[in-house]
Amino acid sequence: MFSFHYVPILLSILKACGVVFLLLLARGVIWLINLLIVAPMSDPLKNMQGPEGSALQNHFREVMDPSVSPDTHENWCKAYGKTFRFNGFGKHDYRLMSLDFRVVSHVLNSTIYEKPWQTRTILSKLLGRGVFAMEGEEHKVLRKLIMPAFSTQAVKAMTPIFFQKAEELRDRLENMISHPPSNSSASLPPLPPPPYSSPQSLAETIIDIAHWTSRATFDVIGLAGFDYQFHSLEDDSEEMYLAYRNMFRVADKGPGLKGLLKLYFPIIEKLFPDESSQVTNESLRVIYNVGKQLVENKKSAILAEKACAKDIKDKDILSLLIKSNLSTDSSNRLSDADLLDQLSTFLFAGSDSTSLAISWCTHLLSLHPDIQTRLRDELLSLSPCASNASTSPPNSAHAQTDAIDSLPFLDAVIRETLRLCPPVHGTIRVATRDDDIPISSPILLRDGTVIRAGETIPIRKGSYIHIPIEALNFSTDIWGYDARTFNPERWLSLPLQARSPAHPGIANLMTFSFGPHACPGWKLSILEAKIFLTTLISHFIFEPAADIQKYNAILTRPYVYDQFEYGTRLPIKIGRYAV
Ligand code: HEM
Repeated sequence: MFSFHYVPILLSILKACGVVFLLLLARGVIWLINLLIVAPMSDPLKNMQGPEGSALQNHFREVMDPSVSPDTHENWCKAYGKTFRFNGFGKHDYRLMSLDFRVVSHVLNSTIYEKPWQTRTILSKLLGRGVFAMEGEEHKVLRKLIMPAFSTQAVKAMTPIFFQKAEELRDRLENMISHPPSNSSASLPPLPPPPYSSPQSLAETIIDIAHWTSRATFDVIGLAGFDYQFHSLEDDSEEMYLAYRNMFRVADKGPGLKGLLKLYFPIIEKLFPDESSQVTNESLRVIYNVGKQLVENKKSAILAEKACAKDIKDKDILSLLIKSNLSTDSSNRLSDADLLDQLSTFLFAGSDSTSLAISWCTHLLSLHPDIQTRLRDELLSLSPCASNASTSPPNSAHAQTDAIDSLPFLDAVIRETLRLCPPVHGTIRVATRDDDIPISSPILLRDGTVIRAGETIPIRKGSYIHIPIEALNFSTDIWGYDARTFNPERWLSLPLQARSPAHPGIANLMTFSFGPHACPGWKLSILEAKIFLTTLISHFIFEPAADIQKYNAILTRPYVYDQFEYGTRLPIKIGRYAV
């Protein structure tokens, strides 16, 4: 029964709620005013030159979409100099971008700059809290732990696996040429014609090369990194591979507005789970279950070795991680959960980007038949067993690896591909405190002040800095007037500005970044790509089958022009090479 005695209590509660609401509202308004008006007014980046935009206009597409980003970067550099600002989520969100190596080196090498929490959260959701998502001391400890798995010697020891999987891929493609897949593309629209087609086509079978290299490199990292056979090249339904592909099919569509809101308010995901979170969760369940099994098996094997008082000799990534998992030194010990997160990270990092490098390379070679022929001539000058090294005795396989590794034109073709089609389009850092960044290329500020070479620009804590990997690879100052052209020849007499110390990038490229977060897998990728291309180019001819475009989601992947909804694909014509 309602009693009127409660009315004053209810009124007081309502009043208190009203006050709390008003206080929260006032706080929200003050926060917004600070974010949109006060903070930008005192941001040192305000005085830098850069493109204009309306209050809520961002420049993300101009900066990150590979169909427009090369022009954007070139035009902005011409208009504002090598270091400028652009709009993040609106006019209030000034971000710094630079093509000045002094700036880039300062940012990538200094501990003041970290990967933003947003990037780390997105990566952690897909891959767990692996080395990608770590900063500070824990990152340093883990890097030290894994680096022996990427030494020149360790990578060379992996080459029998590269040969084995390259030959399996070759046989699979051979099989498809002999028995072309009948109606695998029946549900797909016709392919838009490529910009170039051969007058006398020698290759007739159309296959999605990106699909097959992706399976092959997944198998490679399974064996080389974890001593585990996924068999995804032979088994179309391999569950771990499919789980990865499904997860990235969803992630490649980009976060969208809901994804961004979920990032800032994770509760939304719990209250309104959508298809993307269901696919991701299901994929993660499979990856973790298989990963757990893999770790348990390896751990038992290592414990058995230890019981026989043997030292753990294996230098594959998983053995090194398990060694640390079993360590008695608590500062070096990885928990079981951490170990699984690392495993997931390396499966992704180790397979997808290398697969893209190989796929982009076949694509570029298909568009440049003269370069393809020159490369094939160089490869065929090797002894015939170079492309059958997996069945050769170990010493001769190592000799073949050395022979392949020292082929100048092959090296040039791969580096040129990595320069023109960097799988990672750009990276981003946030300043964790106020700083002054030295520059080497002068800048004119909006108020007319000139900052000269050797002087610094101030940057405020919390500012974002975009490192445009692709733009640095396309810079005409470094690579000359034909920087956007596929010209492997340039690597045979590298311009001075592209050589160390003028160019600080690993392998004279920005593709693998540099500094404490640089890619540890670069040697592995380059050698793996060389062995795959040796095997493929000496057996097949590649011709273009469709108009292929780049799309940058987490990595820069190939898509058929205007057919983005059908997912990443690189259909290519393939035929047997007849001597
Ligand atoms: C063509 C092949 C590859 C490319 C282009 C590439 C590119 C990159 C880039 C640009 C970064 C730095 C990202 C950033 O700072 O935001 C990176 C980091 C990383 N890469 Fe690679 N990568 C390749 C292959 C590999 C391979 C084969 C592995 C391992 C087997 C690997 C493992 C990693 C890891 C673990 C990191 C994080 C390092 C850290 O944060 O300390 N990558 N990679």
